[in-house]
Formats: sequence, structure tokens, C-alpha cells
Amino acid sequence: MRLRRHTTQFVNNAYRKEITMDFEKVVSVKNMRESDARTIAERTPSAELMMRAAQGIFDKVKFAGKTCVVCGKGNNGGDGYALACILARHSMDCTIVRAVEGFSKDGLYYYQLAKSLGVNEISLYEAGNFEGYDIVVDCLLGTGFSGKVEGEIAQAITQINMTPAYVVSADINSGINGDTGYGELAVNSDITVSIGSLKTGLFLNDAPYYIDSLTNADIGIELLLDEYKLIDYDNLELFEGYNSEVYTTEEFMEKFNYSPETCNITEIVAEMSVKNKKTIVVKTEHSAVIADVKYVYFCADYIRN
Ligand SMILES: NC(=O)C1=CN([C@@H]2O[C@H](COP(=O)(O)OP(=O)(O)OC[C@H]3O[C@@H](n4cnc5c(N)ncnc54)[C@H](O)[C@@H]3O)[C@@H](O)[C@H]2O)[C@@H](O)CC1
Ligand SMILES: [K+]
Repeated sequence: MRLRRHTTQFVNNAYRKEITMDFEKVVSVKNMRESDARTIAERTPSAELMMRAAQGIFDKVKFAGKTCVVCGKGNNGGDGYALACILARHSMDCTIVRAVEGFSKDGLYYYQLAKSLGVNEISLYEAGNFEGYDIVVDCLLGTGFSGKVEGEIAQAITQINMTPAYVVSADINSGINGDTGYGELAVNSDITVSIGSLKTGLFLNDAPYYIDSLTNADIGIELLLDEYKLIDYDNLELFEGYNSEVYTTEEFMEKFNYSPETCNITEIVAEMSVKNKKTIVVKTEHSAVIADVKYVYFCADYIRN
């Protein structure tokens, strides 16, 4: 969706109320996952959603040359296997790497389909630093990730980060927490294609330093909750004036004694804003979360349509 450019009238509440309906949404992982689940239960089979996710990635990235898709054992890996099927059907050179043992139900379906379509498979060890590929697609972990990466996943992330290829992350850069944006070890992407709706973690903490550009693929999931809104980065300055408190992430963590590993900045700024009747802005060098009592907004200078 094309982002709207706003005039200074943006700060007028009545005008804002009228135009917010057009804002792209930003969501928590819980909302995304519960909305996915309801869409599957009521309307769209999960394998169909997975194929839409893969098609979304295919449409957002100019695939050419040799592609290697690196998959984990959940549905994020499943998106990767479905993408491999699309690439094979377009007669494009595609190799898959199963970085860990195991599949989700739909993941196994698309893995077997990809193999039947002649997609090549190599081990993580054989992949080395992914030299000789034009594009590497990171499908290790998505919204099901929590905690820290270790073992084969950590190894796969380290190897992907050595590649000279163009790196695409599916949904979320593997290793980044989808809510908090915290990630000590995560995939460095040239583009991240978020699936469904943009997650808050794509704007916070470490995420902006791992993501070069960010786009969203709408796959027809109706959200259960209308949570947060995306605004144009140019509009950030409109919130930084009178009656606002502006912090860098580091200042915010230090002042209120929060740990970046566990702190959900979004929830905290929303509560603080309501309690203190102030606009609160927490910024990284490339993005920000803003709570203005009524709404919570996100913006980033790395959003691409
Ligand atoms: N049907 C759906 O729900 C859809 C899901 N989609 C994709 O599926 C993803 C979510 O799939 P899943 O819920 O299967 O989760 P993920 O594929 O994100 O990962 C889950 C797997 O990672 C493991 N894991 C979690 N934390 C870990 C850690 N710290 N270290 C190592 N392994 C860890 C879990 O045990 C689980 O096996 C989304 O991000 C999106 O890419 C899309 O295909 C759209 C439809
Ligand atoms: K991923």
C-alpha cells in the first residue's frame, strides 16, 4: 500500500481521525498469530496462506540467477519451501538448505512438492558461506521465535551473514524478536518481507541495524485487533515538540532501568503516555515508536513499498 504524505494538518485531531483509517497497520506477534489462526479456522486453509506468503516474497523481490532458501522447522521454513516451488515453476535455479531437522505440516507438504519439482538440496555444511548464489532467503525463524538462538540456527545465521549474495528475510530477520526487536545474533537482510502485517519488533531495538529495507506482503489476513499505525518517517518531527518526551532507546532503557532483552517498549510507552498525558517518542537512528495518549505510531526510514 502506498504511504500517505501528510500536511501539518496531521496534528489536528479531527483531521487525523479521518485519515487514520488509511494507515498501514503495525501489530504485536500475538495479534498476528491469533489473526492467522482465525483466518485459517474460518476462511483460508493454512497451506493456501503459506503459498500466498511465498508469492508475496516472490512479488516483492526481483529474483534472478541462483537462489538458496535456508529453512527452519516451523512455518517460516514452510514459506521457504513454498517459495522454492514457485521458483522451480518459473524454471529458476533454486537450492534448499534444511538447517534443522523437522517440518511443520504445511512445510513438509511444500518440501516434498519442491523436491518433486526438481529443487536441489544441500546440507548447511555444504552451503558454507553461501558463495556462488545471487540471492539467499532466510526462512529460519519467524513469529514462533522466542529466547536466544543457538546450535544449528546460530550456525546458519552466522553463515548467512558471511554471504556476498543479496539477503531476503521472510517475515522477520531470524534471531530478532518480533515484538521487542531485540536480537544479539540475527540475519542481516538487504530486504525483509513481512508477512500479513508489519510487526512492532521490526522497528525497535536492534532490528533497524539488521534491516536494510522493509516491506509488507498482504496475504488477506483480517486482523482481530487494530493496534498500532505506521506513519511516514517525515512526520516524526511533528511529535517532537511541546509536551513530548523524546528518548533514544539507550536513554529510555537507562532512565527507567529496563533490560532490552525483556522490555516491550511499545506497551511501556503506551502506558506512560496515557498516565502522564504526554507524547512519548523512543527513537533509534532509523526508526521510532511514538505514543500520543490516543494512538501508538511507528515509523522507519527503511520502509519500501
Ligand atoms: N499458517 C500460519 O500461521 C502462517 C504462518 N506463516 C509463517 O509462519 C511463521 C510462524 O510459524 P511458526 O509458528 O511455525 O514459527 P516459526 O517458523 O517462526 O518457528 C517456530 C520453530 O522455531 C522453534 N524455535 C522457537 N524459538 C527458538 C529458538 N530460540 N531457537 C531455536 N528454535 C526455536 C520452535 O520450536 C518452532 O519449531 C510466520 O513468521 C510466517 O513466516 C505464513 O506462512 C502465513 C501463514
Ligand atoms: K525469517
